[in-house]
Formats: sequence, C-alpha cells, structure tokens
Amino acid sequence: MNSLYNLAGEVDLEDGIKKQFCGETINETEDRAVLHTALRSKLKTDTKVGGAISKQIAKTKEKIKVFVEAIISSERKGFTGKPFTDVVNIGIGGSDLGPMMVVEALKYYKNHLHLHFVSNIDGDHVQEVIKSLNPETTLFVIVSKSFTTQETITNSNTIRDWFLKKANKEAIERHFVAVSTNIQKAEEFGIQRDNIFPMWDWVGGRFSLWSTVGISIALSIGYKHFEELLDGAGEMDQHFLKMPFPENIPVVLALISVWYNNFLGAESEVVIPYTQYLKYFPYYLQQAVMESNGKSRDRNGDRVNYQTGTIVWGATGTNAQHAFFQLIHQGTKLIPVDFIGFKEPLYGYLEHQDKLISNMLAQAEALMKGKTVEEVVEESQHLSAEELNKRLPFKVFEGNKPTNMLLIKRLTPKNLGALLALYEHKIFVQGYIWNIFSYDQWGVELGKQLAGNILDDIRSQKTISEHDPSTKSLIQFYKE
Ligand SMILES: O=P(O)(O)OC[C@H]1O[C@](O)(CO)[C@@H](O)[C@@H]1O
Repeated sequence: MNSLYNLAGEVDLEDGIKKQFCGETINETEDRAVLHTALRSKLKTDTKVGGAISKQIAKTKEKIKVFVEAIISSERKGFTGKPFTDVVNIGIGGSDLGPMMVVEALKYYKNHLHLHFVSNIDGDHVQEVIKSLNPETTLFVIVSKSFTTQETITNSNTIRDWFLKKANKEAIERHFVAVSTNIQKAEEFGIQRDNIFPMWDWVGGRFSLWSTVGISIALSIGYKHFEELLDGAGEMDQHFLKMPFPENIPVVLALISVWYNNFLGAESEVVIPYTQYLKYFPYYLQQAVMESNGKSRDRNGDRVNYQTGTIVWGATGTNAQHAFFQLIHQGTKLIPVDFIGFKEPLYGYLEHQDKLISNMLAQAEALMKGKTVEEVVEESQHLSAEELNKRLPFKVFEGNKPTNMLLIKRLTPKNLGALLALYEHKIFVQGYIWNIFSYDQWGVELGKQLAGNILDDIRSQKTISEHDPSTKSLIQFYKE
C-alpha cells in the first residue's frame, strides 16, 4: 500500500483532485470543466462554484422542485384534467442508466407515480413500454444532453405520434418536458421553453444523475429524498477532498484496483451488491467506468504501454453465486470482487437478511481462504481411498482471491448518493494515475457515423457508400 501511495504522490493526485473540484478545464479534448461535484456542493466558496455556476444550480434545483411537487401533488394535470400516474424517461446512456438505476435502487421510497424507461432504438422496446400506458395520465421526460442522439430523438418522435393519436397538439406542452443543453433543438421538437430543464457542458452524461437528468428520480421519490441523495454524494466529495490517502476510501479502492489491474494482470472486476434493489448498478457502473477509462492514448496523445480501464461486470448476490461464481472460485482468471451489502433490511425480514449477509461474508471468506487438500481429506472420511483420490483435485479451492467489502448500514437515498460518488471518484483517481482523459468518449463516435452511412444504404436502391465485402453482403442480405 505504501508503494501505491507513493505512486499517487508521484503523479500529484492531490493537485489533480483540486483542479477538478475548482473547475479547471481538465476535460481537455472537449475543452470543458468537470463539475458534477458542484451539483451536490454546499460550499459557495470554491472558485467557479462560488460564482455564476452555483447561482445557476440553485435556480435550476428550485425549478426541478417546483415542477416535481406540482406533478406529485396532482396540482399539474394531464390534458383531460386527470392527475399523472405514469412517467416515461426517454434517454440513453447517461441519460438513462443513472436515473433508471437510482429509481430502482430507491423503489422503497417511491410515491404513487410509476416510472418507465425507454432507451433502445428498438421499436419493440418502445411498444412494450407504451402499450399499457394511458396518454391522458402519462408524463414524458425527454433526456438528452445533446438533443441529437439518434435513439432518443427517434423514440421521442414515435412516442409523440402515438400521443397525438389521442390528444391534440396543444396537449404536448402539458405532457412533454425536456432536459438538455440544446434549448434550440428541444424547442424545435415542440417543447415549450418553460418545460425545458437546462443541462450544462460541465456535467458529463455518465455523471449527470445529480443534475436535471435526475428529474425522473425526483419524480419517483420526491424532491426531499432527491436532495438527500445529493447530500450523501456531497459528503463523499468532502471525504475525498480532505482525507489523507490511507484513509480515503475512493483513493484506496482505486489504488487496490490499479494493483490488480497493472501489477497482477487482472482483466476484469466484478461488483456484487447483496440487495435486489441494486440490480441495475452493474450496468450503470459499466458505462461510468468503461466509457471513462477505456482509453489507449495518454494525455499527451501517445499510445500507452500499460493496461488502462478495467472491464466491469456483475449481478446481485446471492443470484450470482448460482450463476458465475464457479469461475471466480476455481477458474483460471484473477477476478477481484467488490461486495456491497446493507446491514438493515428495509422491510424487516430478518431471517432473510441474516441468510443474505451470511452468504456475502461466506463468499469473501471462501475466496480468501480457499480449501486445502488436507481439509478436503478431513471432510471426506466417508469416502474410500480410491474415490477420494478421484475427487480430490476438483474439491480443492486455491483461495487467495481478492475482495473488497462495502458494508453499509441501510439503503437510504443518502447512503446511495455516497456510494455512487465513491465509485465516481475511484474512476477519476485511476484515470489520473493512468494519465488518460477520463471525461471524453470519442470511442463511441465511429459506430454512430458508420450507422448513418449504412442507414442511407439500406434506404436507397443501391449501396452508395464504400464498404468491405462482408458489410456489403450483410446490407444486401438485410435488404432482400
Ligand atoms: O444525453 P445524450 O446527449 O443524448 O447522450 C447520451 C449518451 O450518449 C453518449 O454520448 C455516448 O454515445 C454518452 O456519453 C451519453 O451518456
């Protein structure tokens, strides 16, 4: 650990952290600051946070509060005068995964509104969500920082057409709101200016659930709980800013992960929350981690000659134990595990809770200790020598498999906020050590561009763009 702390000192991590929180343009390839932390800051004194930005944040939070409370209390109603019962969040990537994960995670705190999420450009996904909805009582929140994302715009157009089969154009202003930095495009879509919630270029998509992108969260659990989520994240920000590295949870987790990734050759990390409420957490984390640190150029533009972004995957426990834990225990790959558990159950089924947590602790113990030949022999007295010899190699567990254990008191909005901010900071620390830019995502652009070309080819009589033989024949096959 001391060597790792020295590594953090060598790259001047402390300075990097300060630069991020003060709003320096650390996202150099997009020429932007990275200030999602300002959204949950109570301090008005930090450079940029103290100025124009904190005023914008306060004004926008008030707008969210007023809007959310009007919908929840039924003061604001649908076009036929009925209260809203359902909310559909239309967005993808960071405009979907964060809100969807938190809405599910905090389901225990939800009110009467039913939240739905449409993300994929797959028309069947859209239909499956809208088919049971009543346009008179459904609110649509279009979330797109850019308001140009193909999936979100296509889905919003389809949903607006479906809505207009039952309602007239004037009803759109009551039922459609948008979250975007691109006010012009949102207005062109038909959203009234008053119904557009601003977003800022200093909030990255995958770090945006704390902003207006979190409207679906605030609608689901109420504004007060949404604030508690922000408070929890704010407390973790202060911890990250102030604690010396050996006591700094995000720093320690990041360094341990660098150790496994860069020094022991671990290819991936797995995250296992022992609560069904966090079933979408691995998906959310995949975007946060892999879109941020999946880079092979350093900050000078040179190709790195070391490993960067870890592959993250996971599922809830105990389900995962019955699915892929075999490979973690006895496979050939080193896979560090993060266990996340909560001491108190929300509904009080103590028998379940004791069993749930004992499974989590047992997995960590088993991975660490393993099972020796002697132990297998000891517990196999009932077997003949021949039978024992046959089975012995398969019953041995090598052990020495690393795990982190995050044991939290209770799943509350505040604790969840702290947990999410913890992982955000872990991502930053690792990116900083690897000397890469964590806050851009140029790697998603090529696919978008080529999909545009292929769409043109699919729609035209002839294949017009240049393709390799494989792509060309696949386009042909699809068209036939
Ligand atoms: O909010 P937008 O602009 O629609 O973008 C959605 C997502 O698309 C991405 O840009 C990747 O394609 C993500 O970073 C982002 O979260």
